[in-house]
Formats: sequence, C-alpha cells, structure tokens
Amino acid sequence: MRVRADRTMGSYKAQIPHLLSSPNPNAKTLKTPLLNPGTPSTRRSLLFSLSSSCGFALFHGKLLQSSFMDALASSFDPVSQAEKDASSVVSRRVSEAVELLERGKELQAQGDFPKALQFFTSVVENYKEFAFSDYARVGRALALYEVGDREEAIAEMEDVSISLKGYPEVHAALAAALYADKHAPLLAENQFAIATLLDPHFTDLSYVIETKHWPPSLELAAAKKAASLSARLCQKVQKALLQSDVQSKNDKSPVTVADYGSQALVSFVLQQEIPADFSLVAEEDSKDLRKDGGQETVERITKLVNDSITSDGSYNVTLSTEDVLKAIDSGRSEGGSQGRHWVLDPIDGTKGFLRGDQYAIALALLDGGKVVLGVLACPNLPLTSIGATGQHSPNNEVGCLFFAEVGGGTYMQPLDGSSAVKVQVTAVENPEEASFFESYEAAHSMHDLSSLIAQKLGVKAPPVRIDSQAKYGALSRGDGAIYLRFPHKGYREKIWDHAAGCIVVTEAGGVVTDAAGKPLDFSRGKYLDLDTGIIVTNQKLMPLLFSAVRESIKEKAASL
Ligand SMILES: Nc1ncnc2c1ncn2[C@@H]1O[C@H](COP(=O)(O)O)[C@@H](OP(=O)(O)O)[C@H]1O
Ligand SMILES: [Mg+2]
Repeated sequence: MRVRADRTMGSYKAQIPHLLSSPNPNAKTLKTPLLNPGTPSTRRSLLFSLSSSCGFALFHGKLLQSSFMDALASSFDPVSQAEKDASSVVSRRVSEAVELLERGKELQAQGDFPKALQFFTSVVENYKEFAFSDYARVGRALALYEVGDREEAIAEMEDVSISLKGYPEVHAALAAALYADKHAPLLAENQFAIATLLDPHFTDLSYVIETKHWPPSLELAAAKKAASLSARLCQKVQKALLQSDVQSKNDKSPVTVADYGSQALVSFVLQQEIPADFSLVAEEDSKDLRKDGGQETVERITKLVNDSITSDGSYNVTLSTEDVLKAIDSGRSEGGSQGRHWVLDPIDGTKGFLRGDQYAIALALLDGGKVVLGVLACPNLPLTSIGATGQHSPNNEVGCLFFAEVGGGTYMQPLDGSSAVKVQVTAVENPEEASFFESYEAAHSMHDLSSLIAQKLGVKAPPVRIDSQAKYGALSRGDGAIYLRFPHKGYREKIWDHAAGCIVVTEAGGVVTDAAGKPLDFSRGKYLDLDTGIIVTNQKLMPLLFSAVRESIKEKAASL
C-alpha cells in the first residue's frame, strides 16, 4: 500500500505515505524481548520491545527490571500463607500470559495472522490485570488489520495508543491506517506528529525501511492470499482435467482457462488489497481471448474466477467478462529498474499441470529492480521432503506455500492455511551426498550438460526431475542441494520464471547465479539477460559447482 508523497501536502502528510507499504509495524527487530531476555531476536518483533536497552517487565503499571524479579521474589517474605499462595498464582499467570504473547509474536512473524490473533486475544481477554496485556492489544490490532478486520483494528489501535502512552510504533501504524483506510489525512497527521515526537526517526524513510523493516508485510499478506486463491482455482481445473476422458486431455483448453483465470484472480486480489500504484508484469494477455470464438472461453474463465471470489467470501463482487479481461491485461507492465512491480507466472510448469504433476503459481514483488518478496504456491508438492527421488508415498499430504521477504527468511506453510515453518537450504558440503534438480522437460534444460556437471562434482544420486519453480521451493527446504538449468541456445529466460523462486532460495540461505556466477538481474524488463544458464545451491557448494559448470560447458563446446 505505497502511496507516493504528495508534494503539495503538509510536512507530515508528505511523510505518512512512506509508512504505507505496511501500516503494520510487526516487522521489527527485537531488541528487548519482553520478560524473556534469552529469546533469540527476530526482525519482526520490535513491536514488543520497550524503549530501554535492558529487560523490563511491566507489571501492575510498575516498571520492574526483569533481572531483579527473581531476587525480589525470593527475598519477599509474605506474612501469611494466603499471601504466599496469591503471589505464586500471580507468577504462574504472568508466565502463562507471556507464553501466549510470545507464541502470538512467533505466529505473527510467520505471517500466520489468524492464529496470532487467537493468542493475542486470549491474553487481552484473560489477563487484563497485567499492564503488559496492552502489548497483546497492539499485536491483536495488527493481526486484525492483517486478517482484514480493519475497522476493529483501527479502533483497537486508537484505544491502545491512549493506554500505552509513549509507544511510537502504535501512533505510526495508526497514522498509516488512518491515511490509507479511513482516508482521514488530518487525523493521520496528528498521529504521525505524535509518533515523530516520540521517535523522530520515523520521518526518515531509510530508517523505517532498513532499521524497522516495515515493508512489505501488507504486500506479503496480499500476495499469499492471491497465490493461495489461485492455487485453489488451478487445483479445481486440474482435478477435472485428470478425471476427463482421453480426448479432452489432449485439448489444451483447461490449462488455458486455468492460466488466464489464475492471472485474473491474482490481479484482482492484488488490486483490491493494494490499489495504489498497481503495476503487474505477467505472462498472459487477453489478445487471443478477444479474438473471434474466444467468448465461450472468457465466460468459462469468468465463472471460475467468480466462484473463487465467492468461495473466499472477502469480496462482495461479481466480475463481468470485461472486468476479467481487464484484470488479465493489467499484467502488461514492462517492469524495469524503477518503482515497484508485481511479477506473476499464473501457472508455471504448464506441461506438468497437464500431466498432473508439479506446477506453481509464482508471484514476486520487485522494488527498484530487486526482488523484495516472493510467494510460490505449489499445489502438488508434498509437505514432506521429496528427497532424492522426486517421489513420495501416495498418502503424503500435498500443497505447499513458500514465502519470503527480503531480510526476513523463508517460510513454508501448508496451502490449507495451517502454521508456517521457517526453512533453510541443506547444509550438505560434500557433493557425493548432494542430489540435484532439473526440468522434467528435456526441451527446457540440457540434461546431458547437467549430467556431465554432476559427474564432475561427484554427485552420486540420479537427477530429480520436476516441473516449475517447485524446484526452488523444494531446494529452499533442503530436499536437494543443487538446481541446474541450461536452456538450449537462443532461449531467453523470463523474469516470472525465476523471481519468486530466487528470493525463496536466497532467503533460505541459498545462492542463485547465472552460469557466469553473476546474480540474476531482474531490472531489465521482462527478460533476464544472462549467460548460458542458471545454477542454484548452498553457499558451501557453490565454488565447487561453479568450477564444474565452467569446465563442463568448455568440454561440451569443444566436443561440438
Ligand atoms: N525452450 C525452453 N527452454 C527453457 N525454458 C523454457 C523453454 N520453453 C519454455 N520454457 C519455460 O520453462 C518453464 C517451465 O520450467 P520447468 O521446465 O522448470 O518446468 C515454462 O514456464 P510455463 O510453464 O509457465 O510456460 C517456460 O517459461
Ligand atoms: Mg513459467
């Protein structure tokens, strides 16, 4: 929700929009975990830190330094047994509430806002007697915002901004929400004035971005929602396709319908959630659909999209065929090195989709030509490792959503919406223990070259061949150590085939380069101008892999 600063606005107004990529200050660095100095820092938890640099607990309105709390408790000698009992009840309740609060923060950091909301609400409702329950109210307000209950979120932020005096993040968040959702610039200005009085850093955009890490959790929530809804739409079409007879299996129209439907739906959801400065670079456009004979297909797509919107229940609209065509065409942006652009592959791995195998809905956000966020929905990818074979037991549950924000790590969540877990690429250092991914389709990547590279490296396992950016997702959680992609001569890679996958892997600790060792450059429009191929692995294996790649390419060229 990035609104450009209007130069004609007052000094505060001109500053407020820079908060809008996320009015939600949940993406913070934890300097001081509340009551829990031993908890490792996470960048999303500063919300709960207090302004002091050592551990404090707010208890009954009094500020107590936590390092003294145990000492105080042990030296405290209550007169009666009843007072002793009361004291132990209080400390038990404090630990319960802190545990719930911490769990809420964790879930919020993972982007699981509905669950985070439950934990915060439980603290707010059941532990009112503790002053620190106000921090749960802040968490609750922000989680409410993320799950779409914005009225309630703003009301809660307003209340808590009064009870938690001197907490700049709440005022800044409120400023952004009042500006973006209530269209109340004067009220927003007041809140922003308070925030900047309490912490003048909020006027500094680089501080908000680099230190507070505010952007772009709103975008992430929107991207997850869009990709998940599209995944459901594609699953429905793939199921019907696989159940259909041979003749209609040879018909390409189901994939066409799902492809356009997915693009229209993602485009619609993103524009609903983040209307400001919308720009989308996507694979499809409506040219063919607008030709004679396309009307029936457009109607099928429109029905599919409307069914998905209705099943979600958050938007009370029915799209016309023209709305759908317009939504598809809003993906005509060229991208580039300036500004922010969404990048979408509505069905990556169409061949896999038709075969009933892997495919992905791949959505990324570019800012100034760099990928800052990526979401990969992989409806057929098992939740557990696909290991060295690419196979999984038939009972395994499938459907993964990978998501990553720059600086925030990579998470994987079941597509059914249950809790996310942080993922990491494998730590394997010995190529003999490594396995590698490549395209299922030999036309997309030279299998003979990857085989030569694997041989030089000493990789023993056979290639794991799967379609789409599900390869990046699987690699990000350590299912395999290497991904090799060497298109045949003359093929130009497109940004939507790699943007989401690239950040999902790099945020999980991996490295993605072209065959010359250069990072992929997403700033040049729709195409990635790169040398020969794309190689992906962990930091430790990259030098070995890189030499094997160089040698193999030379050898192959010499043999031609
Ligand atoms: N000749 C070619 N060489 C390399 N990639 C190709 C190709 N033809 C198509 N592709 C791309 O490869 C993608 C699939 O990658 P993978 O082989 O990893 O599954 C396709 O995405 P779409 O299916 O979205 O068109 C398409 O963009
Ligand atoms: Mg693709």
